[in-house]
Amino acid sequence: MNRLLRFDGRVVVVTGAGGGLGKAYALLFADRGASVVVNDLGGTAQGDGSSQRAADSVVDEIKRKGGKAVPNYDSVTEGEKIIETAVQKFGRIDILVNNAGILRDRSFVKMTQEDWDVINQVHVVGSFKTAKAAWEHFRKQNYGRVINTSSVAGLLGNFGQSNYSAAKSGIVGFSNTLAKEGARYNIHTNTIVPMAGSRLTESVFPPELHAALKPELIAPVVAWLCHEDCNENGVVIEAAAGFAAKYQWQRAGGAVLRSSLSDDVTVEAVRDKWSQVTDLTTNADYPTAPEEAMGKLMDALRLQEKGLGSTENISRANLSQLSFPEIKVKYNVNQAILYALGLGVRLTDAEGMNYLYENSDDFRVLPTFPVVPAMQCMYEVLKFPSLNVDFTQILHGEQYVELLRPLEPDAELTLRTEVVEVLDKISGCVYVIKVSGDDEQGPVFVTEWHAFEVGAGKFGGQRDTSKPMTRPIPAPKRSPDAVLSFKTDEGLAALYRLSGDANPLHIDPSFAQMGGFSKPILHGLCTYGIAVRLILNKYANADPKLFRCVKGRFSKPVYPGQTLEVLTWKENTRVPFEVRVKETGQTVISGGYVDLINQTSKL
Ligand SMILES: CCCCCCC[C@@H](O)CC(=O)SCCNC(=O)CCNC(=O)[C@H](O)C(C)(C)COP(=O)(O)OP(=O)(O)OC[C@H]1O[C@@H](n2cnc3c(N)ncnc32)[C@H](O)[C@@H]1OP(=O)(O)O
Repeated sequence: MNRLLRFDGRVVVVTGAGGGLGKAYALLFADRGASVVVNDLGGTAQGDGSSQRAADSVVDEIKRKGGKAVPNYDSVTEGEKIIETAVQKFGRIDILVNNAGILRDRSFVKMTQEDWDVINQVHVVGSFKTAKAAWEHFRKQNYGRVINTSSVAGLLGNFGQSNYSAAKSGIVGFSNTLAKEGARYNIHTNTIVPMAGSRLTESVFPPELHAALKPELIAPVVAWLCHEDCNENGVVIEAAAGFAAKYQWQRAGGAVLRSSLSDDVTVEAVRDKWSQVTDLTTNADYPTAPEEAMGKLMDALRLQEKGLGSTENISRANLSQLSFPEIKVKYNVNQAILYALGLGVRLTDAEGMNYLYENSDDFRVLPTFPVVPAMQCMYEVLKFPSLNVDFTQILHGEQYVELLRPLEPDAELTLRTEVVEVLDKISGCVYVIKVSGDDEQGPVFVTEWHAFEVGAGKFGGQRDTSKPMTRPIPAPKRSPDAVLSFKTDEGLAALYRLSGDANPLHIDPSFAQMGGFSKPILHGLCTYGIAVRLILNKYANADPKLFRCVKGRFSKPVYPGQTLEVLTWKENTRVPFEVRVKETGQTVISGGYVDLINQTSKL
């Protein structure tokens, strides 16, 4: 972790390296062992004149410190000559930092064609020329790093900079395409959005701010993006004043503007849907490639084909026709530990340290943990506006969790949500929702959720399932092989709700009363996770690697403080189970089973 990131053997071209940002980049790369081509035409900030002094003095400074550098004085519009210098003097080119730039700021009313053209030449054509000349070298050696330079003016616009904004915005699109074309040759292209106190900004910023925006605070961000350990490709990173952050495109959930393919889109429909078109808070997504962007359009077409174009037409009866966007979510050991605490794991338990201390010899994530990140997908569905779900009446009905691989202690997950069907049970409706998750290595879990909305039946839907899905199984007729006991504590729901389900039903007495309960009830998933944990302890040496899947139906609520008794039967690799409350004798999870892999029987 503390290994110094070096560039020994790498050859770097930095354009516009005679001062400001480019100079800071060149000095840092040289200091970390790279051979550097210090390019600078030596012109003014407006792009007039030329001089060798700027590049020479940076080369001298690098050499004085024992580094390797050569100057180059060509304009970036002749980028091939700059790359040629690297190849001639150092024999190769690994990293290209397109930094050179000039300004011709004028309000648009005063902007001339020449102001426009010269800015385009230096920024856009210049970046193209150098990248084009370096590209064949990168492809042949299957390695290359390109940094192109944009600006907040390019991303957001800025008064007096229409020429510069257009060029800097063009550079973002250019970079993103190079990133896609270069990926299979291990050529990574990223965009830096710096804000530095350089000669370009001297006239724009007040002197104190100018001094605080030191280029040296940005250079390490560029160096990291160019290092072989950095896997980023196609990102836009803003860096300034000791701060760095990624920018990305966000697209609103949007609106379908007509009900069916045979309808026209009217101006009035656009007006009426405008708040949805521009609402970035509901179902927004972050496409990074045209294929991803197309997904939502195809969904919209599908809805129009079925005459469901208007989201007001979405009801329980046709909810399964709707596509929900993928969600990306990260988790880490903290969430895994908090989840274990919420399931009553304590340090005094035999396996406690393994679930509660990330540095223990055998840190483990409980196998039912996927319900924590996946819970938000459930709320995305149930919150769908035209459903008007009454959350005081939502109860967890059934749950299935299948692990395809043991869970990592931390990961970034891509979650996919599918409404399988909504069943009409007359006394209520059951939303059957599948959420699958992939981590960086591929598919990792599949879950199936049944949410019971009391009082929302009789909508004309079908009562029984038409799709193959997981079902509870009847418990064996014989007496249980083992009964595993666990006393929940009064505060357990308050702790469990920190694991992705803050439903007030589990903490707020008045909300619980609206749902028809005398006091807040325990999360179904808490009872469920405890049962699986006890079964794993009993039949699988507390080893999550031996877990395959679990299913169970919540048949009665549990109140925090009650004692759970998990009735288990051992049938080869399957452990059928039921959970009952000791104090009342009521079954609270029925039809349950845990499937194990190569379980070690303790019977
Ligand atoms: C996905 C979840 C994410 C959403 C976010 C919120 C999550 C959490 O915050 C909420 C919770 O954790 S709630 C706590 C855990 N759950 C519970 O306590 C529910 C306990 N179950 C009940 O009360 C009843 O079974 C009850 C009320 C569910 C049903 O009882 P009745 O209305 O009396 O139904 P009944 O007459 O027995 O059966 C009618 C039909 O419904 C089916 N059914 C029954 N229980 C079901 C259940 N639990 N899940 C799915 N389907 C169920 C029956 O099979 C029957 O169908 P059919 O008529 O076709 O035979």
